[in-house]
Amino acid sequence: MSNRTALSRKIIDTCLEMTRLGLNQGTAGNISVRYENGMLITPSGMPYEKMTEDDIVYVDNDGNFEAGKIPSSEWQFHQAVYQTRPELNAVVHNHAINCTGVAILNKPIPAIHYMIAVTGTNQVPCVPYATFGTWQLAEYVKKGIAQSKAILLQHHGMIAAEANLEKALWVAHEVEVLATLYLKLLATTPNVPVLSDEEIEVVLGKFSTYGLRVEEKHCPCS
Ligand SMILES: C[C@H](O)[C@@H](O)[C@@H](O)C(=O)COP(=O)(O)O
Ligand SMILES: [Zn+2]
Repeated sequence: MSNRTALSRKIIDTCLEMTRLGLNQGTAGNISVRYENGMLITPSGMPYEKMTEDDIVYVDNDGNFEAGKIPSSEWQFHQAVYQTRPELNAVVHNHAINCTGVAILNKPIPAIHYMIAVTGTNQVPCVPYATFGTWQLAEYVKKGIAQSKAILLQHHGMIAAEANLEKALWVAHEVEVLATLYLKLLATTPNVPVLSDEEIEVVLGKFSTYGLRVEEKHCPCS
C-alpha cells in the first residue's frame, strides 16, 4: 500500500471515529493531513461510510486539485492552518453540538478545567462568523489557530489541529467535553470560576511529555 493510500485510509477511519464519538452529523465536517506540497483532504458532501481511499483529494499549496474530484468546501481554512502552524499536520473540523452551542453564544471556552491545556494554551477562542467555504473564513481561522490548537467558528462548529490525526481527534473530543461542561455551568452559575494562567502553565509543562509514543516521534502523521 502506498503512503498516500495508507494516509487516505487513516483520514476515513478518523472520520468514522469522529461520528462514532458523537462529534458530528451526516456529511458535516471534514478532515485533512499535510502531504507532500499540500494536503490530502476529504471530498465535499460525501457520506463518510461511502468514502474510499480513491475519493480523498490532494490539494497543493497553490490550491490546485485533481481533475474529477471535489475537495472539501473548507480546503482554504485547512490550508490556512498548515500555513500558520508548521508543527501541526492534521486538521479536524466538525459541528459538535456543544462546541457549536458555545460558538452560537460567540464565547471563547475559558480555563474551566485543566484539560484546556490540550489546546496548547488557556482558552479555545471563537472566531467571527463568515460564510462556509470562503477566504474570509480562512482569514479568521488563521488568526484563531495562531493562538490555540482548537477554535470555535461562530454559528458553525469547531476546528482542532495537532501533529497527527489521532491527536487532532483527541483534542476535538476533549474540547467537546469542555464545551458540554461550560454550557451547563453557564446555565447555572453567574460567574464561572476559571484556573489561573500560572496553573495552566504548569499543566502545559506536564503535557509536553504526557502520553508521548515512540512512533509519533518518528512519523508526524501517524
Ligand atoms: C455546508 C457544509 O456542511 C459546511 O458546513 C462545511 O463547513 C462542512 O462542514 C462540510 O463541508 P464539506 O462536505 O464540503 O467538507
Ligand atoms: Zn462545517
